[in-house]
Parts: sequence; structure tokens; C-alpha cells
Amino acid sequence: MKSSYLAHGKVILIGEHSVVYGYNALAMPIQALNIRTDVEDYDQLWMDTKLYQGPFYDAPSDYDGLKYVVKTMLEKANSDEKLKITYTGEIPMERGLGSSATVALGTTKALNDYFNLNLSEDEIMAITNHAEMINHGKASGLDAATVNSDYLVFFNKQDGPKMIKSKLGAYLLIMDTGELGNTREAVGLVRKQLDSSVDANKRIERLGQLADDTMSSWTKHDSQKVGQIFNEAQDILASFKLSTPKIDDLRKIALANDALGFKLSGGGLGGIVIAVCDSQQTAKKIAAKSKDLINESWIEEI
Ligand SMILES: C[C@@](O)(CCO)CC(=O)[O-]
Repeated sequence: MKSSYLAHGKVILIGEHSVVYGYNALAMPIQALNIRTDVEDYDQLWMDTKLYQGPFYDAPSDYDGLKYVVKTMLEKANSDEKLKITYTGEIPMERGLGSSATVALGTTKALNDYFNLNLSEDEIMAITNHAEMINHGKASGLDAATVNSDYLVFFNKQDGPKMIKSKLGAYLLIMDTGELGNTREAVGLVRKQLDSSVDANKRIERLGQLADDTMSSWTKHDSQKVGQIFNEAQDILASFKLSTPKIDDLRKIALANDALGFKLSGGGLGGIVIAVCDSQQTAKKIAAKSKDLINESWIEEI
């Protein structure tokens, strides 16, 4: 017997970090980046990824979220079946592209099919979110919701995801700095500042407001305004020490070459950055000018 599930990555447009504290955020799926999870019977419980091939529970601690998913699903199926779980495709890890949520969701859904468990969407998301908690210490649920959506997601912890089908009428340039951004560390760094500074709390609140402002500008197709909001959000994220010298350099290049706005995306401390552009040509020009600083880039119509 065999089952498989293809899950895609995500990019946070605005609201990273503030979403952990209950504010709204906006994130979009990236269909071009995806990972397929295949489950089949085998002579032992086995993991097969590009970076690790071996007994599932002996995998490095980076995979602790997945170990939780497999253990939970085997318990729900009341099974001790030996399985080989193979992950194919690539989403660069620790970049804010949702790789951990993608494989957690893919594993939960593939095992749900394999064992015919018929779990509800809520049960599947609860397992995926718990894996994300294990991976990141504190997870808002935004990543899991977005890798499970084919549309833009407006999200807060209380109400969950709301699908947004309208387009802004612009292009999003996504650039991978190649620097590993550790989400657990980034979330902890913000937490520490919030615990000791009233001003830090005001800045997080403002970040939440900026997500609301983005949503209203989005429905008015006001890409200039969204660009301005991105720039302010980047200033706030940088004030929490989540930016890096490379991100700061990329910002200068993007803004000097007609980007409407620029910010980091995801946990920060490296990872990906995003720029809103009025045309595909502008996005391509910025990517070309940034080529010595980045690993890869993608352009999405938004
Ligand atoms: C930094 C953060 O807001 C996004 C990580 O992709 C954490 C979270 O939402 O769980």
C-alpha cells in the first residue's frame, strides 16, 4: 500500500511576530515550492530525505516535529506498522518559506490517507500546529494555515484563517539571502524585548495595525500604499534586531531600483526578503542587481 501528499510553501506578507501575540497577519501560498510526502510499507520505520536516510526516530532533532506527527498518527491508527516515509522536492530550510509546516502537514495528510483515518480538517491542523510548536517553541498557526491554503490567508490566532481571493495588482519579488534564520531564536529574541520594554510592545501593536492597513489597501489595489507599509514594517522588524547587514544592503538595492516597498519575511535573522514591484520588469531588474547577495529569487503575481 502507498499514499502521498503534495504540500506547498508560503511567504508571509506582513504580520510576522505580531501574529504570535494575537494580531492579524497576511500570508500567501507559494505553489512553485513544494514537497511530496510518500508513505509505503517497509521492513522498519524509516525516513528518507535529501539530508537524512535512516531510522525515523533517530533523525536529527530538526525533525522532532515530524517524529511527533508519526507517533501520533500511529497511535490514532492503533498500528505498529513499519513504514518508509520519503520527502521529495525542496523548500530551502530555515528561510521563512514554511518548510517545516509543509512537511508536517504533508506527513499528517499522507498518513491520514494511508490508514483511512478520515480525520477532520481541524484534527489535521491541530496535529500540524503541535509539530510546529515543537519545531519553533511558540507558533501562531499562520504557517500551517497558509501551507494548507490555495489562496492568500488573512489570519489571527483567535479566528484562524480567512481566504482572500482578490489581487493587489502588482508583483512580489522574493529573494533568498541564503542566511539561515532560526525561527525559535527569533521568536525568543522578540519575547525578551517585549518582556522588558513598553516601547517594544507599542511597536508590536503597530506591526499588527500595519497588517490591517495592508488588507484594506490590498482590496483597493493600492500597491504604492502597500509598499510604504512594507517599509515601515521593515523598520519595526529591524528595531527588534531581526534584520542583518545583508538584508539592509538588499533593501538599499531594492529601493534604489524602484521597488515600492521592501521587508524581511518570516522569522528574520536571515531567510527571505520580499519587495513589492509595479511590474515584472522592475522585479527582474532588482533580482539582477542583487544577484551577488542572494541564493535564489522568485517572482509571483499578486
Ligand atoms: C515569526 C513567526 O511569526 C512566523 C514564522 O514563519 C512565528 C509564528 O507565526 O509562529
